[in-house]
Amino acid sequence: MMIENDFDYETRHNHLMIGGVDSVELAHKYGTPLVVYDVSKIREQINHFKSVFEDNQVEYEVSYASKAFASVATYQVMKQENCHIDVVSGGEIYTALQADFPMDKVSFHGNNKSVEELVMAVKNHVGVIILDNFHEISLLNQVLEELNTTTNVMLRITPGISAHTHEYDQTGQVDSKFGFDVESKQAEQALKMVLDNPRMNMLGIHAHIGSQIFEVNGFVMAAEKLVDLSAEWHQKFDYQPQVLNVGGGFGIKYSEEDDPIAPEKFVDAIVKAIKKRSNQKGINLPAIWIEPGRSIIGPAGYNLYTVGSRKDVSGIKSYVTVDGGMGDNIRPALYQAKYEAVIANKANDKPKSTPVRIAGKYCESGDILIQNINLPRTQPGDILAMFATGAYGYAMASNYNLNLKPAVVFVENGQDKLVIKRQSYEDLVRLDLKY
Ligand SMILES: Cc1ncc(COP(=O)(O)O)c(C=O)c1O
Ligand SMILES: N[C@@H](CCCC[NH3+])C(=O)O
Repeated sequence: MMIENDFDYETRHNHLMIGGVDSVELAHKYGTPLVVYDVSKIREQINHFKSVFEDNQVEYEVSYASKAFASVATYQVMKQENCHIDVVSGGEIYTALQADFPMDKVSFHGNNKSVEELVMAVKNHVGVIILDNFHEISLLNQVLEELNTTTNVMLRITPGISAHTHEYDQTGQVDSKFGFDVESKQAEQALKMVLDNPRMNMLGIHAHIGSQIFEVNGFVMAAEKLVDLSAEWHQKFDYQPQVLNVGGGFGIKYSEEDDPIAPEKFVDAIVKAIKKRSNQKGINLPAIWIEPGRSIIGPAGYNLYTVGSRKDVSGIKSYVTVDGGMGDNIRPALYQAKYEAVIANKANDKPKSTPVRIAGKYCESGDILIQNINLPRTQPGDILAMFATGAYGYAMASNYNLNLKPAVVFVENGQDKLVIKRQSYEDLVRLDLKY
């Protein structure tokens, strides 16, 4: 049976189904808190993105921003889907290597890459290093000289666009820690340095205006700025970027307050804007790369928790506490992010009219996963399933209070597979040394 609410979900015997698997059975088999990914949703979204490019007949790459959720299994799926990936640390490069991910399909980002990370990237032949600042240009030059080799680079520019999203999720405004500013000609200066450097092959330009954005406008403006800059550089330096990388940031639905357009519609608008502007400016149509993280992985993820204690504060609120919280999903505490959930073992039961608050088990009053939600009457042992937790959830997990990081399971075509084990107490003290 398919339930129509803000999230469409399938149920069987009153249980929430994920990817053809009973979520309550998953919770009992692997324990909770548990992160479950419906892999078919990941593949589907990638294919939606690809179709838009193909319909518009442009050269493209879909580069998964793996910071949203990086694991060996995730990189394996990206390899199967023939995607590029964007990595931002030695740890993500290492993990991609463990997955045998093809390094030529890797973009290396970051606003303070270390020499060790640059060496690792260059030695492993990553496809492109996305330069973020002048210090990095000189570090990379040293690394390339020492290793006597060359690499592809792109310049990350700050287009001077403030996206409408949480302040912590804005990156494209002039006052941003990321990238070369266009306005003050930092970007132009960086371009000259790279063009003069025989060890750096300047592939293109990159801009990322922020994350969880709902309006198309900002993306279109940033895309047009990239084309304008390309045209300007073509005229001034006889150099035209082969690639325009427009970043990610396409917003997804977390709660009933969100009403985003389909992620691929952002891309369609961007591609059309780049085609039109390139034509107007009389420059060759570049290849267009996107770097979505959240929109690929977010809606595919579900967090399962077991309900424990309950506290009713007379006439004010009822707190229903689960066995996870800010350690496996910091987003509500960090960004006041809203989520929706169901009781997975009572998935078709009518919710009560009085809302409850879902609290986590961490020693912080701010550890509230959902402020207000109408659920059927809960009891200890019920399984709470939160929707759309796949991006920046496990990826930002911590061991606060020395709670264990959850296990992660992939489901597809009715099969489930453990892809990250639950941490053990031994794991917690593995790096500790006695004093
Ligand atoms: C450079 C860059 N590319 C891509 C992304 C992915 O963003 P999102 O997960 O919102 O698609 C980010 C994160 O904001 C980013 O910093
Ligand atoms: N972690 C943020 C997004 C940051 C995107 C990375 N630049 C979130 O959960 O919304």
